[in-house]
Amino acid sequence: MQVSQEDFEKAQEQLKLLKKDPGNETKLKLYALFKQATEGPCNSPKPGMLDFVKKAKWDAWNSLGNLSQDNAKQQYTELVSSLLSAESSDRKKDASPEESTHDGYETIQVTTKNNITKIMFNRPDKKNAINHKMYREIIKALEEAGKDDSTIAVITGNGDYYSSGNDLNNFTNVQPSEMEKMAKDGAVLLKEFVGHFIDFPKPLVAVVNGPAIGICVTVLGLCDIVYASDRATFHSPFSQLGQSPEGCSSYLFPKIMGLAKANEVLLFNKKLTAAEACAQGLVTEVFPDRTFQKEVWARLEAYASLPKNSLAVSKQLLRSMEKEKLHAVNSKECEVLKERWLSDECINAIVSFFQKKSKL
Ligand SMILES: CCCCC/C=C/CC(=O)SCCNC(=O)CCNC(=O)[C@H](O)C(C)(C)COP(=O)(O)OP(=O)(O)OC[C@H]1O[C@@H](n2cnc3c(N)ncnc32)[C@H](O)[C@@H]1OP(=O)(O)O
Repeated sequence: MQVSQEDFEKAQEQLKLLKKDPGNETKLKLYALFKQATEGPCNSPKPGMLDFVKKAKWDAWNSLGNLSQDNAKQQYTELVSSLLSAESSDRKKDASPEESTHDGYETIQVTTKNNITKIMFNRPDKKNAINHKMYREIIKALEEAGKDDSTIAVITGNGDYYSSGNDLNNFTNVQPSEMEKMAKDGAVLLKEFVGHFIDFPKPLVAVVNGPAIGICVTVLGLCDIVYASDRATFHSPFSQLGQSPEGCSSYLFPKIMGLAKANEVLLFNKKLTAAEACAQGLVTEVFPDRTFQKEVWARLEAYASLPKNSLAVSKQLLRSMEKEKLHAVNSKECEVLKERWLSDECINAIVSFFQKKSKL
């Protein structure tokens, strides 16, 4: 399709809008096409060897030979249009924020992009079991995410599991004389960990990508939204492990699910499917695994573009009604657990896990 004189003139005006220098080669090409379009083939005498600029321009024009003026106009117009669209897509790329990775973590990966700080459990070969280092890193990441510029924070898992809960190695290699100290230190760490979920100052979303066990199920009650893949399951096998509920679940699960349903989950180890957990109010929405990541992240990016301060004050208002109670529940649960960890029931359950007798 031939370009009109009007299009050709418009292209000359548009060329002036280019922000970036397109480079000498392109400038020579534009010059040559413009001369060919407006004057026809190059008939002027060749400049001297030492007149570099004039000679380069002459060479470029002359190289077009007998290209018709209409074709030259067309190529000129197309070249200008391609330069403008390349510049505009570069500008869009620059405008879309890059993901920034937070340094200093080993067991989790923390990144920020599009106003969302993502805290990802990152021990996929251990089903994202939470060891002592990981508890501390999650605490640090929550502290940082609470203060950074992000609008919301997200917790998720890398690999096929969301998390298999407490790393049972946390209870191994302890000399009998050190057992009490291990239990006391464990209770202090757990209380601090859960406390950071209670106090988190902005919306906290759990993106449950696969099965979830133990502590990472119970703290879901402290998250503001829980999105789950239909592959996810929710299991808190406390009595099976000789332990007792934590993460404020002894208070929040009955509130969320009703006592009858919470009892099955917390006393009798009932494993919930994602659909059941959603029906019982623990999960906000379930997505097909095939489209889970795409659908959830699109949704979260839209949420994260809402006014940040409004979201934070609203979250804090909702939480403030229960905060004191939640901290009291957390303290009580940790006290009870401290005793449980010293019980034969608990020790035997852990020993049998490592003897591969009691895979859940
Ligand atoms: C500070 C202390 C605070 C304490 C707070 C208390 C919290 C309570 C809880 O969280 S209770 C829940 C504890 N979790 C469990 O009991 C789960 C135990 N794990 C399993 O039952 C299974 O591993 C499984 C069902 C998660 C997965 O089974 P699968 O057969 O698919 O895979 P493997 O068993 O071969 O697992 C792969 C490797 O990962 C190791 N691993 C998985 N989970 C844990 C875990 N929770 N603790 C320690 N190690 C775990 C497993 O041992 C394999 O390791 P290997 O490859 O080295 O053999």
